[in-house]
Amino acid sequence: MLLSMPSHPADPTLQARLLSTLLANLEGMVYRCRLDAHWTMEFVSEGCFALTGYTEEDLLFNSRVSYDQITHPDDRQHVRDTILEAVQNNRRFDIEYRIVRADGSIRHVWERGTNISHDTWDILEGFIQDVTERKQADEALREAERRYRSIFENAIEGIYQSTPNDGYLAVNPALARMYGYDSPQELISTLRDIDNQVYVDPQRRLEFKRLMSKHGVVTNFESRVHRRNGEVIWISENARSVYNNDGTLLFFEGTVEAITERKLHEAEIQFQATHDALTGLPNRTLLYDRMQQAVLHSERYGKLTAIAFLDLDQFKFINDSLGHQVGDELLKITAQRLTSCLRESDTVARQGGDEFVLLLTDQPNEEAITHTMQRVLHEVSQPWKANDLEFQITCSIGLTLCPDDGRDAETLLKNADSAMYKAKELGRNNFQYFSAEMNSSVTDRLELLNRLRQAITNEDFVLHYQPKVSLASHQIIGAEALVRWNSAHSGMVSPASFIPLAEETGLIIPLGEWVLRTACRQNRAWQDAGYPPIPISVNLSPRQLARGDIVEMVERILTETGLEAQYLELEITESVMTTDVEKSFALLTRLRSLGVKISLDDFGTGYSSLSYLKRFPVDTLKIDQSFVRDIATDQDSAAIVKAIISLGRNLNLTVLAEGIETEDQFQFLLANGCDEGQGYLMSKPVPNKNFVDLLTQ
Ligand SMILES: Nc1nc2c(ncn2[C@@H]2O[C@H](COP(=O)(O)O[C@H]3[C@@H](O)[C@H](n4cnc5c(=O)[nH]c(N)nc54)O[C@@H]3COP(=O)(O)O)[C@@H](O)[C@H]2O)c(=O)[nH]1
Repeated sequence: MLLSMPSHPADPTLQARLLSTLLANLEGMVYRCRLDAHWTMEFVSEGCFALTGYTEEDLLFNSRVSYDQITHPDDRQHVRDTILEAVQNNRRFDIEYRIVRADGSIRHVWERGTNISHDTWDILEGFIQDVTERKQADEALREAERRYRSIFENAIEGIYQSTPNDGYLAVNPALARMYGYDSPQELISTLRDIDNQVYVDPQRRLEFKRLMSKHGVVTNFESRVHRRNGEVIWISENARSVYNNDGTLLFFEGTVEAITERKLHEAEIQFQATHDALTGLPNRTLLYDRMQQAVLHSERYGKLTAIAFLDLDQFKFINDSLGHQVGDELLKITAQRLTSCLRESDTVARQGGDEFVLLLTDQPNEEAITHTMQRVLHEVSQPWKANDLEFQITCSIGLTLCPDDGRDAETLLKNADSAMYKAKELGRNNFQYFSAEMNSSVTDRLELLNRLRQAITNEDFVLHYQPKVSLASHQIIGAEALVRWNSAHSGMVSPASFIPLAEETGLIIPLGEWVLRTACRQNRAWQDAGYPPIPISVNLSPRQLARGDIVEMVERILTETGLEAQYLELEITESVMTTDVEKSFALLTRLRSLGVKISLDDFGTGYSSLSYLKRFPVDTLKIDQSFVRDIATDQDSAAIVKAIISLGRNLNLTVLAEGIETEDQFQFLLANGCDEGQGYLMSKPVPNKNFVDLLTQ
């Protein structure tokens, strides 16, 4: 700038003016002082006042104050030592220290000077500048650095700088700990290949780098990484790319949060949302999902998928009579058995209650499915133990095939459900493939259920009575009450077509009570009319027995109708006895103590243990009609009938054969010592008015 001035720079006037301008405008003070105890000032520039708060006159020759006094007392010695040392070594000095201004405020100054030889004194010349702002800025910067370092060192989250190829540039202790290293240095020196050493799935690292190069940033990027000891943990990263001025990538920097616990928790919640709590099997939600995938797979690759809808036979009875704990145990065992029958790639799901669904994918043909279903039936029907007792349960299965029977989960399940009902109708413990006609039978069933409900409300039922006779004397010694539905829609409906439905739906409870009351009332009416007193038999369904209040109900009805207990016989099926022996024993004992008789119906078809039978409070064994039907033609049936008669004798029980239709059967039974009989040969079940005719004969 000086060179561009128009006047010659050597001009002394110009030089003096320039110097004066310079001195006046300098931010700081130019000085000349003696090297004495006061730093006696011989010259100070105009900046003196701005720097110290003292005027030039105040300071020159220590007239009001010396520069030594202005120097902060704590820094005086240091200033002196530094300057003297520089002077001795003939060097320039350069020093920072504090001064106390006229107003008492403390400022940081920077001084640079040099020793000028003089005849009388050593003279110093130099420049002093207020650097308080810069010092404060430096201090603030240092403080910020300290703070950031502390955050970096003490953060709970991992913090890192890394490059796409060279590993980590810097990591904090938290990241080292997270990854299982003793120190950041150890981590940095060990993990030189992040792609392969850190990420469990290398694709995830590629995705990280792809996002970084596309967006320059990733947020909540979740991955699984290896710890030093091989353990795998989940992390979530937030990171950004850092570039230099010409846009070259310098490094990535980011934070890492360990989220394994959260992931496990999420997985747990996800599991609970998609699995059944009792059995641990996939629930309906997951099943639908898998079914949808299976349908797509079937359609795309032309593969056969089978859906099996499985319902446990008589589960409700077991649950009601043995208690929910045993019921739950049975469901768990069933879940395990079903799983053991299928491949890993198949699905066993619990649909709810005692219903399970099996999803079999990639089936080669129907034969393979049939084979699997046979195994399922076999496995489910294996005996199991609860409360030290052995039980057995079977199941009914409906099957649909995709794509033949449906191309969506709902249709396939609905059709499998229809097929399952068909399996139930066909006597349970079997499986049925869906056919189009089955849907109409489901609709029929629903319609029947509605009408049955209505009939129970309206009491649209009548009882027919079938005589029981003494085989030796041909005398009527009792009667069995059998219900008929007098339907306006279909005429007289056989119980075979509505009792199973009533049992399944619980309608048997009100219906059974009506039958018991009507039968007792009728028997009392016969006695009141002067007919010889006989016991009347009433069938009790397992569902009624499981209710728990059956004894009270029988007692109440006997009181209501005025029938003496000895004229009521309750027929229970053999299966009741085998389900929960102790409970059945207690129940029958209480019923027996009322004075009513107990008869074991359909005897020979169940699995009664003979030792139980001996203890049981039973009066009569009713030989099932399936054996009686074949006694003349089938040696096995004849042998069974003989064995039952002999068993009854030995246990002091009355033996009655049901379903006697021919004279041959009658004679066989008589000859083999059977006490009583019942069957079309003597009479079909008949309405009351016909039955009294039989009584008078
Ligand atoms: N829980 C209740 N169950 C009941 C009640 N009423 C009937 N039932 C049960 O329904 C099933 C069918 O009964 P039904 O059509 O009345 O058949 C009974 C007889 O008619 C029939 N029987 C009698 N003798 C012969 C014969 O010589 N041949 C032949 N083919 N059938 C004959 O047997 C049925 C009686 O069976 P059972 O009860 O085992 O003695 C049936 O299971 C009834 O139990 C009811 O009120 N409650």
